[in-house]
Amino acid sequence: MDPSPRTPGVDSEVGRLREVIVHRPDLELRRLTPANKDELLFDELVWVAKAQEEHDAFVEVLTGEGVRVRSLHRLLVEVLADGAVRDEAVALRATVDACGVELVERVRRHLAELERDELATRLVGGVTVDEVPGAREGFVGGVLGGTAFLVPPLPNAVFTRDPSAWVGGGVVLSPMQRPARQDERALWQLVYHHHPDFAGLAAATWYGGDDRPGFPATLEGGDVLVLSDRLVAIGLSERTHPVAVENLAARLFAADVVDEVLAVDLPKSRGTMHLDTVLTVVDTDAVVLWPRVRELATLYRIRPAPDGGPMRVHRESDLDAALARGLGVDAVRVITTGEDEVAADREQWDDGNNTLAVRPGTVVAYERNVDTNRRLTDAGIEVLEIPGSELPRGRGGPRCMSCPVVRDPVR
Ligand SMILES: NC(=[NH2+])NCCC[C@H](N)C(=O)O
Repeated sequence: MDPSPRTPGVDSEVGRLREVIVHRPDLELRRLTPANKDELLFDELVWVAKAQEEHDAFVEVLTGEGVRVRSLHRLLVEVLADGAVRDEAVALRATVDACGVELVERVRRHLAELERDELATRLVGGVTVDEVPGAREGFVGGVLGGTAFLVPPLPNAVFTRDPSAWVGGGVVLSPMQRPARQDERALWQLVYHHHPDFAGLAAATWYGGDDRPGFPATLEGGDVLVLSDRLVAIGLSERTHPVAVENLAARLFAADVVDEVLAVDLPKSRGTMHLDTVLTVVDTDAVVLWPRVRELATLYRIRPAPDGGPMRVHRESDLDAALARGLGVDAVRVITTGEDEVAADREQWDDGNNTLAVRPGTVVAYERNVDTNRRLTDAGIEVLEIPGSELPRGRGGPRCMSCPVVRDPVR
């Protein structure tokens, strides 16, 4: 028996990281083509073997720090040992809407016959017409052609932060805004509902625990920053809607998880698609920030009403002050991206702000963001650099590629 049973939970961005879930990119990235990459949310095609090497280097850094790194693929393989879970998994990825009435059963049978490891690969990597024997002969397969997807791939699965974000002892499962990512949540649900390591989590699923698509109240984990055990910041981005923030805040207040939600209204653009593309916490009192956020963002402080009436909402203008309050410090140290406006914009685009803290004052960052990393180092932050030539082509850095499940408390 494990002598020290772990308690899943995340109540800061920087407490010593004990356990994290990642996904090593695989078949799903081999599906990208010039024709489909935009819809699949990649800016370029990816050299997959290189991306895997880079991801392996990321995992090695985390393991070297003593973090238990778990793979989404392995967790899926484990839950697929149960025949009923296999059926559920197959049915949720091979749907009548994606395959058509004539093919759906054939696609399901094809998946059901695969061994578990291959099935897990296909659940994320998808299935084409030509991969299902005989599928080309029917109407749908004939019209769409051999390379069309009967099960769409999920190339953004590498960004494990977005479908699943922990707040306190529970989780936010994201009804995601982009069609290309909407099936990711269901795979996480399979793991969280059926894996013994996550038993009891259903009661602490703060958002997205059902299978409603959520529109327009979508919310993505990259927008959720746990500043302290009593305050969570949430981006209002191109992906996260104010209704979602209000509904999540109500749930977090009702369950007494936090006392405040700080909503950060961001420009709605790809470059700032989530709050963690412009801001991450690097120490108990320090953040790395794309400086333009200070002028561009509008802040809303949301708190429960003392008498259980409507929530209290106040606008505020000073981001640094709000962050200091969030982190529970008198003043926040702000390290900005890049040396000047151009460098800041370039390195923000390449995820210079998207760091992952493994403990207070030590972060994982892409080596390409030379200026930002130097500024972090000058400020006394230890930067563990990882290669990032291929991985950033989907616009995501170390924080996006990680779903922390256990962090030590910071104080
Ligand atoms: N937490 C993040 N910033 N995630 C970045 C996700 C990038 C991904 N290609 C998308 O568009 O959804």
